[in-house]
Amino acid sequence: MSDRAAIPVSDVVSPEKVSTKAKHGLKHEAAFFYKYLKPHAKVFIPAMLVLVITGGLTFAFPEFISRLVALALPAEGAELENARAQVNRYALYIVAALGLQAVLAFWRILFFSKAAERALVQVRLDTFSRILKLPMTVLQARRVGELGSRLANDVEVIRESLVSTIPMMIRHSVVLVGGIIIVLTKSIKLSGFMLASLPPAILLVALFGSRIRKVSRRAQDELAASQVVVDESLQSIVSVKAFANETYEIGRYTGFLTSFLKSSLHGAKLRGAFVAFIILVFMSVITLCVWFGVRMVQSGEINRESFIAIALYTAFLSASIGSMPELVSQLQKAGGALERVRELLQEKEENLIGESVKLKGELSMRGVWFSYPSRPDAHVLADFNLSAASGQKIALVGPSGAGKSTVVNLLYRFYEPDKGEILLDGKPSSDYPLSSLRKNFALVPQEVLLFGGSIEENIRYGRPDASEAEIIEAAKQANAHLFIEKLPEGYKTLVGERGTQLSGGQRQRIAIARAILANPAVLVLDEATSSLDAESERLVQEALDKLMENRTSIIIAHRLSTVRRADQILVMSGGTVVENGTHDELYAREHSLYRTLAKLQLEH
Ligand SMILES: Nc1ncnc2c1ncn2[C@@H]1O[C@H](COP(=O)(O)OP(=O)(O)OP(=O)(O)O)[C@@H](O)[C@H]1O
Repeated sequence: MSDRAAIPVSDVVSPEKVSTKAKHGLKHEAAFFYKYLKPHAKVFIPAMLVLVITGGLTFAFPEFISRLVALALPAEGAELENARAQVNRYALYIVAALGLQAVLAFWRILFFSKAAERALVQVRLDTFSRILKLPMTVLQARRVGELGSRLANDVEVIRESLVSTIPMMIRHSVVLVGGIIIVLTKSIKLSGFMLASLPPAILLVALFGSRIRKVSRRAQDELAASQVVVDESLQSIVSVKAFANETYEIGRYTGFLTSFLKSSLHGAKLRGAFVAFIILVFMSVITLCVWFGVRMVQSGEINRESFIAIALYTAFLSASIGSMPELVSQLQKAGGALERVRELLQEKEENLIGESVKLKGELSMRGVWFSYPSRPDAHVLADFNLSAASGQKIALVGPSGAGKSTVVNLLYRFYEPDKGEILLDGKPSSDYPLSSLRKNFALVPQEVLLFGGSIEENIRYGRPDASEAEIIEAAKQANAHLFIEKLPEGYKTLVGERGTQLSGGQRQRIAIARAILANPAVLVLDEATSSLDAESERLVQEALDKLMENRTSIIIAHRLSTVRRADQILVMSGGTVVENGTHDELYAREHSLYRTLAKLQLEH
């Protein structure tokens, strides 16, 4: 078992099998936004008000321009004088309205962003903490890249809709509703003619929209799947290169991208048809309205000023209508993203709350049967038994796939057994709160992956409230102090992906220091299969000996030296214990599997 074994990226089942589909629909989406925006009502409500006002102010333009333009028509004498004064007045009105609109637009954007960005930070936080708290079964069923994509892509799409699409939509809706009312007051006949052409078009918009929503969701899913290939190959870049499998990985990526492209282009075709339809229908409506209006002016049914106003309003209204489809399709895209995020947020998380307990480290597993949820008919453990008194060293040995790591997975309660009992200090392990149970365990994995950060932070991971002196003490006991001190920046040296690269033995000693700091009742040690050089091996072994003192240790053992010193050796095969005893006892048995395994090791 390694660090990675906690969240394997391969070997998965389809997410549909475990996902609790979030109910979708406007009501649920509104409830989601309400929940996250409510704490920011103080900025969000003013932002909405300002938005409606700026929407309304848009009308100042067609209103005053139409009056201004009408003043260009021939006039004489006092009428001309009056017209001159009015020209200045209307021009000033327009400038004032535009000025006000500019100021308000600034505040609107600021307020909206404040509310939306803050709400979205909360959504990101909730999503991330939900992902971390998901039970292992769910985490395994979903690929890591897919979960990451929810956080990266889906939340971003929601953000975009909240800070830009929704405000634009509200603004255009205000323009539409207000514009229609004003136009109706100017001439029922002319505007009625125009409005009669709108509702059928709107119906088609809705029909088109729901189809686009489906296709865009499929494209997003395929993009997330392709991201998994990128994540997996980068995580295992050494293997990819070592096997010269670059072309193979590129091929896999190409496969996913091709299907993404197909869906995406299918979506683009639909969107294109959608936009083409909008252009054709609405442009024709405008032309028809102008034609109809001019004829009305010619027959004296309305005056020129009203006609100019209606024409300008019509231009504004059609601009709003024209931008609606794009906004609707963006919103639908956001709807898909929102659905996926909500689906994740509804997933049941592990209950980590509970009082902390300090265990003595007595372990017992009785008649345990287990199969992984992804392969329910393959028994990985079959009538497995283990019994360790507090402070004992138990070595698990056996061929690969025998079920050694699975035993550890069950002790940690990453999974629940199908049958049988697991007792800790004589009580069923399910009686303990998960987090306090796990705090009583510390894991030194085979392949230690350090977190990006300093060495000090990496050791502190064992116990976040440890003091600097305690960290140094733990490092000393883990035989790590000397090499850390020699590094140019000592404990502050950055490690992990972007930091200094440490050797396998050094990383192991850091993991040991981490475990020493955690001071657990039970130590789980997955010995490295790759051998270290003699000096490094000695340092690691010494550190481990100190760590194992006075605590129960479960060791997935590969080295004979460790096995020899174990109080009990459980030889596993096919998910059960086939031999049990000390080294001497088992080695003495002529045909024991242990003897064969031990001999094999000695020969190397
Ligand atoms: N998450 C999983 N889902 C389904 N099957 C799994 C999972 N993890 C392990 N298995 C299967 O369970 C069996 C036991 O695996 P386990 O990792 O416990 O063996 P192991 O003895 O630790 O092997 P190794 O020494 O190679 O690490 C194997 O057949 C493996 O394929």
